[in-house]
Amino acid sequence: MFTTEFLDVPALRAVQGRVRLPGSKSISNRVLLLAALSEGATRVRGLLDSDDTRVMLQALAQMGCGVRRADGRADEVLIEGLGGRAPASPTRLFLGNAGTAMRPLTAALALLGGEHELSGVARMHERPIGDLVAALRRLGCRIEELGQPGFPPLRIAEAAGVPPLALDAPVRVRGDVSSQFLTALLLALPLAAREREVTVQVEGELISRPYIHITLALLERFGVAVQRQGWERFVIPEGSRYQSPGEVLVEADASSASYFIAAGALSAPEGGEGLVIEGLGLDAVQGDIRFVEAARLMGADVQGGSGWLRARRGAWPLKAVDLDCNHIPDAAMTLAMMALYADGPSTLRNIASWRVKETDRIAAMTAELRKLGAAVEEGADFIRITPPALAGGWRAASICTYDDHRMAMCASLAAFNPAALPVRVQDPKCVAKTFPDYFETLFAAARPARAVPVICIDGPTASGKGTLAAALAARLGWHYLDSGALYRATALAARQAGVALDDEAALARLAAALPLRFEAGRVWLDGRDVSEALRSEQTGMDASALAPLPAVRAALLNLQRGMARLPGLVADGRDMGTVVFADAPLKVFLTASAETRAERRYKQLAAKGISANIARLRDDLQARDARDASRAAAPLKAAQDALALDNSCLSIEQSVQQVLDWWQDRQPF
Ligand SMILES: Nc1ncnc2c1ncn2[C@@H]1O[C@H](COP(=O)(O)OP(=O)(O)O)[C@@H](O)[C@H]1O
Ligand SMILES: Nc1ccn([C@@H]2O[C@H](COP(=O)(O)OP(=O)(O)O)[C@@H](O)[C@H]2O)c(=O)n1
Repeated sequence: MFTTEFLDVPALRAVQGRVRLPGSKSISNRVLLLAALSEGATRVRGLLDSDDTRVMLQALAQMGCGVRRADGRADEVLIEGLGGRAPASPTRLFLGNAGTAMRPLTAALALLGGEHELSGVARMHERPIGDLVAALRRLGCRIEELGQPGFPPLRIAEAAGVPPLALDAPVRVRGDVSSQFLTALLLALPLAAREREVTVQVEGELISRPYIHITLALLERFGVAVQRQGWERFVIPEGSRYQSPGEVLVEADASSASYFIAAGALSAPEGGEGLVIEGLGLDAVQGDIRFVEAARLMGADVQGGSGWLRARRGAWPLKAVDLDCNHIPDAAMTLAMMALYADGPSTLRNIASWRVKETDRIAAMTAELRKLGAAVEEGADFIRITPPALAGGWRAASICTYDDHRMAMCASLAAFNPAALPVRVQDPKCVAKTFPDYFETLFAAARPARAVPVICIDGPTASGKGTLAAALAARLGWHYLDSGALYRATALAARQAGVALDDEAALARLAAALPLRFEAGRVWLDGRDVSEALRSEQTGMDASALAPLPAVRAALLNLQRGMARLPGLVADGRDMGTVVFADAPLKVFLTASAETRAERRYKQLAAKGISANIARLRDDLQARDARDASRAAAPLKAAQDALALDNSCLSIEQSVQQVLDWWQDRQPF
């Protein structure tokens, strides 16, 4: 996951290959709660591992359910259900921004009894729950609103057990604000239907019906067959009891799939085969699978079977649409992004529920699409988007994401713009809600429209290149190449294999097939952790001795260039800017006085408990500088277009900030 302040998504041209998506959020949290209310243990596979499921699991554990993660697997958990037992009480449950946890847990705990406090993040306390609270109160449950009336936080105050419930008349609930109220009641009321039939009556036009469809399908998996009469009445038969089905496989998330279907449709046709999405097919139970129909209306070419979909470009430009999106409220946001590539204005209607989601999504989408160059009109329950006029109408934008995972994922689709402009996504970690590795998944399948951006940091030994480059990579969310490590690893491999440091052909063969792996800040050579051995002074001298050999340098060239992957690379060494990434958009030549560098190296060694002589260190590094600078092949020197940075009197943070400022100066936003 990208935890950086912002993520610059370079302009993208195409997506290809295969992607596997995380489990559906709606199914994951429903299944977890059902498993918790059931008799017996349930193994849940394909579970979404995200903020929303984590708060649900935490709450279930606090309630006294058995919650056990499968060893080393974030997508599998074993739940031991309460099966008629009372929950632990009192509890204080923190539910983040997860509506799919807050609503059903409120209803379930009100019917299970006990004392419980349910709260969330500030935004959760602005998301309505009054209609559900009213329905539960009419039943006889004791619930208090601790903040604003109609909103969490809530307190369920039933220390003496559940009061008698008024079940003779149908349980009434509004269906026109959020279908999650009805889902919450449908999940909870079977707890009260052991000895009598329970009827739920919906008031107002029920929105987001597909989510109710999921709820009913899952209730059936757990042994409760609700009779549906139209979309107004739902009857839970007498004698209903939750029974674990033993194992449940969660479908991949259909709303998450929408971004990849859209990316396939926006993709330059060169890929041919398009993008294959695994774990979800045209037969999915999730309502958002109907996004496929909407995408096809806009011209996308989407094929599929059971458990797979394939998306690629069909009509181009896409066709403008005027659509009622009530049946796909979440995935409809993706249509708003596709509308930027259409042949005229598109209108998405019946989307009032956008206003009460993670943020006011109509307002947010309007503001952000305007930044990209679109003309946007918003109404209480619609949005109309007129795309930017031709490529020249697009603007490079820094997109705000409002702590809304869907705003962040949508923003990335602007990167397919015909002007090949990058897109800045603020606070990319908000995707954690449903798809923590969204950007990684996108980048693995995407082809950039232009060369992947590279920042080069070259300079003499101990000038702080590695420190600076690694810090820059962390701040930008980019990959990091320590090119010196490749020369050092070749030297180490040569010593181990008994190859002389002047045997150019043998060294080149070694370098071309280095069994090297970088992982979590450690370096592995042929399965052995060589991180320490690599950094020794001896290895540095050996590396400097074999580095002048042209065949060795040539053998390492492709390996280094292959490290330039989306979303960007920071590379440090001697010839990053002059040879390896000669077209890089930012090159820095980092220096510090020989005294400063010797002192830094001395401290570095002392920290590792290695004693050294500072004067010797200075002589050694000057000798190494001289050899690196005087060799014929790719000598140590500043590229013509490099910016010089002498950090003798700068702190690490000051150096990092200077280079970030230089990088920002080159950005269009
Ligand atoms: N700007 C700086 N100010 C002070 N110390 C620094 C600075 N940059 C790096 N250092 C320290 O100098 C030492 C050598 O840095 P390193 O990144 O290993 O250099 P290089 O990769 O150029 O050989 C490290 O201990 C590092 O913490
Ligand atoms: N791009 C590079 C990187 C390192 N090297 C060689 O590899 C040696 C070790 O590089 P390094 O970057 O790990 O060295 P330090 O600057 O950390 O001491 C250098 O002295 C160079 O001779 C190179 O020739 N080209």
